[in-house]
Amino acid sequence: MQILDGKLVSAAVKAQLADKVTELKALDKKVPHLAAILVGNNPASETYVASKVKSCAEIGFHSTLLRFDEKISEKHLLDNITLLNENADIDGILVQLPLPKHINEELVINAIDPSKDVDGFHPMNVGKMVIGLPTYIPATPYGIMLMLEHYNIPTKGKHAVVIGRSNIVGTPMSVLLSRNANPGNCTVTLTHSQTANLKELCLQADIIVAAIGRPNFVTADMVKEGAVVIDVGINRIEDASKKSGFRLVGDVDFNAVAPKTSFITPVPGGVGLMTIAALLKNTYNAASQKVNMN
Ligand SMILES: Nc1nc2c(c(=O)[nH]1)N[C@@H](CN(C=O)c1ccc(C(=O)N[C@@H](CCC(=O)O)C(=O)O)cc1)CN2
Repeated sequence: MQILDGKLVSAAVKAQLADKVTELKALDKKVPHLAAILVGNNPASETYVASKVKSCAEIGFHSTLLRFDEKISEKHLLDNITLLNENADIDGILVQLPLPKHINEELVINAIDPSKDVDGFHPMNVGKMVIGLPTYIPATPYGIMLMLEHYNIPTKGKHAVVIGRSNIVGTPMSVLLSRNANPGNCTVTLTHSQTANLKELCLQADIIVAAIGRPNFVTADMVKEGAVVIDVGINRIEDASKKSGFRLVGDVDFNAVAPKTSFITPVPGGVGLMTIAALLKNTYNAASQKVNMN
């Protein structure tokens, strides 16, 4: 069993981007500028956005963080997105999800200029991804593809079972794994809460991507010997022994499942870190106006 190390791979991606920024600066060219919008005080969202801003600084990108109160009106939020769309200095825009219940997430995502939509959530970019045109790929599935590529994990002809059909992870993951590329060329089964025979399907899987948001959902009896297991879950479990008061647990029962696998991602230290690295790559591409998937 080998651990797929998100810390190592994300550091490699960031180092490549930092080199590109050095080149841009040497040529006196503009460096990429990411704008992040954070609404409210969700502690997990605070952590993720802080990490995005910090990562930008580490590699020499500019970033602007716009923080709004939980009670911000939908209109005020949309007006601010319009300002960012019109601001030529901003290359990429992201709105951290989830948003408070009174705000229509779909409306907000649709308001972002598709050419600055570095999360790849805008319907235009989703459509392009589905038909294989160059576009921004949502950061978590993109990060997973970068990880598979880094470790040269064979995917051609393999059966991949994706657990979870969210717009952010499960659905785009199924598209990327099935397309005619490397990594890719998998036969994909996209499963969800209504899938009747999930255990049976998982036992046939060469690759499992768990993105269901339920702690320890994938157990050892669901995993075939030698499978590749990618854990997207980041569940906060109360733990009084921790300074933070919680510990992070994935969607996979890591200790029981790991010995059966050929490769597995840990939580923390796996897919989450790749999400940030992939977002930075999308931001670089946005700034260079040449959107691509590599
Ligand atoms: N606008 C977006 N919102 C959300 C996205 C997204 O891609 N765009 N994805 C998730 C959250 N997410 C990114 O925003 C994200 C999740 C996890 C991590 C991460 O670094 N995880 C670390 C642990 C961090 C911790 O201590 O909590 C790890 O797994 O090692 C980064 C980004 C939902 N919203």
